Amino acid sequence: MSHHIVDFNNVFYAYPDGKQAVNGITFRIHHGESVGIVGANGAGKSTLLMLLTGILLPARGEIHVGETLVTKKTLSVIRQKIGFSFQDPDDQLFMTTVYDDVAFGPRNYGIDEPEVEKRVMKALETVGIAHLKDRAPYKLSGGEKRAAAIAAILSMDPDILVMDEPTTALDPRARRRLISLLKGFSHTKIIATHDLDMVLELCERTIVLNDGRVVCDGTSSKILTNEELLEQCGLEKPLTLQGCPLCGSKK
Ligand SMILES: Nc1ncnc2c1ncn2[C@@H]1O[C@H](COP(=O)(O)OP(=O)(O)OP(=O)(O)O)[C@@H](O)[C@H]1O
Repeated sequence: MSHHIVDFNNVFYAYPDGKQAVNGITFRIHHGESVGIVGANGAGKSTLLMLLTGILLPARGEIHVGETLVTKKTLSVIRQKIGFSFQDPDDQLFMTTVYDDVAFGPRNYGIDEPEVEKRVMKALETVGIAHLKDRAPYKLSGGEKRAAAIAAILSMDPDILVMDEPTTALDPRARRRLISLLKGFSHTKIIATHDLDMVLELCERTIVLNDGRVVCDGTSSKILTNEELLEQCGLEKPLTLQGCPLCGSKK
């Protein structure tokens, strides 16, 4: 396995209407790292994740996942290496039962049914929703849908977990459960989010985007306490680092 598991080299992307969403992005993510991608609305986070997973292809520059260059021809290889969880789990769950959604990926890769069943049950147990296997995904709560979407990724046994806003629409308990779950995974994790408290807790490294460019890339605890930088990028310090309005204490 490559030591540099994800490599963006001077990547540019413009949408068909001409909007330049990614403007020369370069970074390397190493095996086992947990990286938060942050930035204000429209900074380019989702576009970057779609480029990484081959949903979009760069106009210029190169993206490697392990040794593999991301191109139209290598998409099936890339998708075996990367598990991508969309911002809205409804975009990912489309079968009639949770079981079938989690089985979809492995079945699609021609894995035999006994092995599919093993993988599905292991993935459902990992995220704590084995009891929901026969339920229709659209009848699940937001937190349960998020868990099912993550199980659907885990059943593919990916090297890298890529997540777009995983804590959106989760109540505090479901958010806490998800963070604990993700903390327990040894996968390389790349998470685009506005939840800077989660980044502080889960990701040792943060990449800050602004206007399709990397403005800062470094240790989360340093970046997320740099008020000047955060303000320049339309962000605020994580809530856990802001003073308590009742007692006035600061961490
Ligand atoms: N399909 C599209 N066509 C044209 N422009 C787009 C399209 N999708 C996104 N954009 C634009 O590209 C830029 C980057 O968008 P992107 O969704 O990557 O930002 P983001 O950082 O994920 O934002 P958010 O935090 O709001 O989800 C924005 O200016 C956005 O308006």
